Amino acid sequence: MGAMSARPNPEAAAQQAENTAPHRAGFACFVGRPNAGKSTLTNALVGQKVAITSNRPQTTRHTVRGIVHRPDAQLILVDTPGLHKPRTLLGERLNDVVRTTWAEVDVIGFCLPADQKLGPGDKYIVKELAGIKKTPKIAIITKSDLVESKQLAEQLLAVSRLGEELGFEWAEIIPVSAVKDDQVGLLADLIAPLLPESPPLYPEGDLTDEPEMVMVAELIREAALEGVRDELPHSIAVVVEEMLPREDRPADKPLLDIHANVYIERPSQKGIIIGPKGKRLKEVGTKSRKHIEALLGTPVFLDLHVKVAKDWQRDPKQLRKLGF
Ligand SMILES: Nc1nc2c(ncn2[C@@H]2O[C@H](COP(=O)(O)OP(=O)(O)OP(=O)(O)O)[C@@H](O)[C@H]2O)c(=O)[nH]1
Repeated sequence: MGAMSARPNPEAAAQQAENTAPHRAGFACFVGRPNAGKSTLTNALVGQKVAITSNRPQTTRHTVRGIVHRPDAQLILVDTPGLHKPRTLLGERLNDVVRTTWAEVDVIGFCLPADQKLGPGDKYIVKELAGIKKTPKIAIITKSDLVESKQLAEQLLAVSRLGEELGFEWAEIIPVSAVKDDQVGLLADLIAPLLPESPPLYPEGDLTDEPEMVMVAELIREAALEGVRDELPHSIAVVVEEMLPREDRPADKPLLDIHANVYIERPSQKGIIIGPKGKRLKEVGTKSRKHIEALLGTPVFLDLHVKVAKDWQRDPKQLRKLGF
């Protein structure tokens, strides 16, 4: 002790602490109402675009993981879809996925946007969280850049009270701005000690273990939904049938052939997706191809087909086929 406090060099002390502290590794997930900023926060923590973000709710349907590698800890982020009142079989399945994820992680981060009143949707989620007793829960006030400090303070108080009302205490309460990169590093600092002692679970360099085909499908789905969400909010599913390098290409000019089907529920929706003279579908193809090329780092030929999967949201067999 005496030797430590006499040490004049704080850097060396930090070094020593780093050497003696056990390495930790584990899983965390962010939950919260749609549009709360979960995907953006995941991306900010990981430092690269891995989850799909958009300015509209419920684009994250699949569980996408980002991995934060630090000297002292490895944090694996599981990005879940938003929990919502189920109206269809698909909705119920999604909620099951969410709850299963919650029960399996080491830390849960509840995301509440600073600029939105704490509402019934948030209470519904936190009530569910209160039932998961063993897992530490952090309240994260997102988008702190959008409000003045007074409003931020009120939000911090409101979420703290909600915990009290429901009979549990948040392990931490912290405001962040993923967009302004404010307190994002601190959030990782707070999560790390809550993880179990463990060597790294993934090799360094892995940013995500989401299968590429699922991520590609998500990128296409995101592009296909753009501008038509009000007409087709939950009626689009995308399945990548095949991803193959084109044969007979020179080594320095590779091309990846991707065949994907865009499923809609009713024949009448075909026109909305395809657009006049196929213009819209072409735009969807161009846009998603650019994102896919950025993701995979290789030129892509994208072949898109629109197919009708009648009432797939309500048919368990169709749901399984589409991977739910
Ligand atoms: N100003 C500001 N905007 C943010 C911040 N974080 C997210 N946003 C915006 O909020 C919107 C929703 O963010 P997402 O990360 O897609 O939210 P989400 O919770 O993952 O949404 P779902 O996938 O629908 O559940 C996007 O338009 C983001 O750009 C932030 O820190 N500041």
